[in-house]
Amino acid sequence: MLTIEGLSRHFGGVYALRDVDMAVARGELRGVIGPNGAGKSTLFHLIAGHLRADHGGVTFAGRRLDRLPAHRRAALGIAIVFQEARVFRGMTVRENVMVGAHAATRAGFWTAALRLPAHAREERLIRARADAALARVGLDGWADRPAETLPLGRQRSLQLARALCAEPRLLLLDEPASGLRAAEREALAGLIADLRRTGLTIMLVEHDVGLVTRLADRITVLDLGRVIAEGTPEQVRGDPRVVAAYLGEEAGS
Ligand SMILES: Nc1ncnc2c1ncn2[C@@H]1O[C@H](COP(=O)(O)OP(=O)(O)OP(=O)(O)O)[C@@H](O)[C@H]1O
Repeated sequence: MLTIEGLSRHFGGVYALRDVDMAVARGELRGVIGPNGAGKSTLFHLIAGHLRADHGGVTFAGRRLDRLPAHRRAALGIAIVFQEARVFRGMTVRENVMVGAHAATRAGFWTAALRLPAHAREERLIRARADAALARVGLDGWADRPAETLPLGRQRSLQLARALCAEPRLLLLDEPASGLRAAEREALAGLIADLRRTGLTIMLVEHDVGLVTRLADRITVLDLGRVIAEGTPEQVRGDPRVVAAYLGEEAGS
């Protein structure tokens, strides 16, 4: 489904990502872990097209993405839920989700924002898709509430619904559990597991290694921009290089 070859990106003198190879199978849930600054977010931004690579490339569903801007990659089925993503205040839960679909449609965000007449039919379609996405994350009873009144755990579900509304084939989740309380984390983990069971390919960056270990089929470990280990959660957990990388982080912080 996704093949990454020799992917590199530097900022100034620092390699955020260096010579990364990775292959993610269709329907797989791939965990990506590593200490702070390991390059996890950079990897996601390179896949989604928000950053350009210095070297190497990304192939998605048989297609080279390297020259495609982010919106073309979104149209091909790549959705990203950003770290620290926010809900739009002053909009309902449903409207928040509809923005996700507008971003991926031909008419686009501005046509939607300006409410042009050509947009009316598409609007109904998108509303139906938004409601389906809300149902998928268990927010169907919340559609008409102001988004900012949702508890944080439900706001994360809303961000997931927004991504799902574009009907992606690959979902990139950048630290979806950060800042959540234990019960909210559990609910989110259940939701991600449900999405995986529907056949969606998911990549999950998360500092909560326990959560990744429970959810992922395979885990890739990054450190200082390089892949230092990859395998099943059991294989990765026992890998001395992984233990050393995390011990290094603890000693340094
Ligand atoms: N836009 C940027 N400009 C300069 N340096 C950057 C930029 N983005 C990332 N970096 C650097 O690249 C390296 C990798 O950063 P990245 O955010 O990808 O790591 P990360 O694994 O996601 O970290 P964290 O777990 O702390 O979010 C870090 O050294 C970071 O400071």
